[in-house]
This record gives sequence, C-alpha cells and structure tokens, in this order.
Amino acid sequence: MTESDNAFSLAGRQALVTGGTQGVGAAIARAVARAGADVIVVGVRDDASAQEVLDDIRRHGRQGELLVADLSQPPQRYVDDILAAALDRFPDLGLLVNNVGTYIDRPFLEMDWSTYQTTMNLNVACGYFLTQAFARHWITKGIEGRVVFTGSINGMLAEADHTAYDTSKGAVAAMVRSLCVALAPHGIRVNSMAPGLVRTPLTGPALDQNRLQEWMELHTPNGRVPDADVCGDAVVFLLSHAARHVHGQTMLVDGGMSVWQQPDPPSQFG
Ligand SMILES: NC(=O)c1ccc[n+]([C@@H]2O[C@H](COP(=O)([O-])OP(=O)(O)OC[C@H]3O[C@@H](n4cnc5c(N)ncnc54)[C@H](O)[C@@H]3O)[C@@H](O)[C@H]2O)c1
Ligand SMILES: O=C(O)[C@H](O)[C@@H](O)[C@H](O)[C@H](O)CO
Repeated sequence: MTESDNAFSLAGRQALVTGGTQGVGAAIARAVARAGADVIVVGVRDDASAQEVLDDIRRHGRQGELLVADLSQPPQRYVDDILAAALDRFPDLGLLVNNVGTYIDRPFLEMDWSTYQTTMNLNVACGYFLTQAFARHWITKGIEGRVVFTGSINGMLAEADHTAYDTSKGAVAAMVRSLCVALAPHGIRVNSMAPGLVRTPLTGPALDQNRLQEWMELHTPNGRVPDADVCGDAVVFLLSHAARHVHGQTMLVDGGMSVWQQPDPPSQFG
C-alpha cells in the first residue's frame, strides 16, 4: 500500500520520534509503524518500555531503532549526533516528530531558573533545533520533509502551577506557525498535535489522586480520559499525504475540552 493507493499510508517512509520510548511518543511510534514507516525512537534510557516499543514496531514488519540521549541539555550538545545517527540508519528519513516534553509543577512565585530552563530545553529548544538540522539536510537533498510537534491543550488554556509548561506549549504553537512560514516554500510541512489529558506514565500518578480522572471526565464533552493511542492516529494523519495542504496548524486532540465554556450553567443549577 503506497501513498498513491491510500493517502493515509506512510509506507516506504522513515520517521524519528523524540520521547518515543513511553507514553504519547510510544503511541506515535506504534501508530507510525502500523501506517507503514520504519521508526527511530529517541529516549532518555534503554529500558523495558523502550524495548516493548521496538518489539511492537518490528511486529508491524517495520525496522525499529533506539537512540539514547539527554534532550534536556542545550541542543548544541546533541543535535549533530542525532542527525548523523539517524541518517546513518535511515538515509532517506523524512518524518520528524518532536514529541519530547515534560512538566514540573511549581507555583509561579517559587519557580527557579533551572526548572524553567529544563522545561524550555525539552519542550521548545529541542524541537526547534532538531527541525533546523533536518530541514537543512532535507533542503540540500531535495526531500519534502514533514514535521509534527506534540503541543498541549496547555498551549491555549492555563493551569495553576503549570506556568513554565504553559509558556513552553504556547511557544510550540507559535513555533509551528513560524516554521511553517519559513519552511513551506521548501516543500516542508510543519504542524502540531496538541493533546488534552491522556493517561501516560507522566500523568497516571496525578490522574489517580484527588479524583482527577473523574473530574476530567466530567469536564470533557466526550467524557473520556483516553490512552495515548488517540494521539498516535492524529499524528499519522498530519504526517500523511492526506494532510498535504495542512500547514502551521495546531490540531487539538482533547475530546472537545478546549471548546467547552465551563461550568455549564444548566447542569450546575438545573
Ligand atoms: N500525557 C498527557 O496528558 C499530555 C497532554 C498534553 C501533551 N502532552 C505532551 O506529550 C509529550 C509526552 O508526554 P508523556 O505524557 O508521554 O510523557 P512521559 O514522561 O510518559 O514520556 C516522556 C518521553 O520523553 C522521554 N524523555 C523524557 N525526558 C527526556 C530527556 N531528558 N531526554 C530524552 N528523552 C526524554 C522519555 O524517555 C519518554 O520517552 C510531552 O511533550 C507532553 O507535554 C502530554
Ligand atoms: O499537557 C499536559 O500534560 C496535560 O494537559 C496536563 O498538564 C494536565 O492538564 C495536568 O496534569 C492536570 O493536572
């Protein structure tokens, strides 16, 4: 099955997914492999979860590779190495998913430079400079690359104690608009898939405290806090030929939470 038979297929493609060893990134890696692409996942360590993702990629008949790197460092320390290692494995790699990211909760008045900087390095600078490195290579080789960032509903809606995270995800939404304008003339597409809350190793502990899962279900129109597979399928669409005219967009994958004016008066008082 090729792109000309099925616009949603990624057959014959090769992808790199940062933060691809667990959670949202692992779901993206699995979905991209299911759609037909070989996948390199980048994670902070080689652990059981990373090996499960590689096994799943290979079960789909695709090649799966792991790169270990600390992406919380300033990008100049790792970007050249990742580009070289990726091209060594897959010289025609044309799909980049800048998914890595985290949040560290802290009241704004107590936020420190180191936590802020780690958040911005992982959530913003990593994707910015990896995209620059791949784009330079693609333009030289005439490859029409496709880039998807993992944003967040927190790029548009604020949460207490999430100021650094919210700032970083707002930057991701602005970045995909800017990179779209810079790279679309070269045939390179840049978009973002922005999840609402989904269950991952990062969010699981919070969901299981203070009835957060129940609260989120009540405040989401479709009543669901899903697993991260919903993110994977959305990213496949954005990477695929089916999205060929979609540039610079942030696609919310949030069960409708971001469009719901809350609290909804009739249910509160009816
Ligand atoms: N889980 C959610 O509800 C949710 C919602 C919106 C957006 N997101 C976004 O999805 C992305 C992934 O979140 P998640 O919930 O899957 O997180 P997670 O902590 O479960 O997974 C993080 C991944 O990033 C990698 N990683 C973490 N620190 C790293 C480092 N220093 N160097 C290299 N790799 C590192 C890990 O190896 C892992 O593969 C983030 O950008 C996050 O902001 C998540
Ligand atoms: O982008 C994200 O990872 C999520 O939106 C989280 O920020 C949750 O909203 C939070 O964990 C709930 O308290």
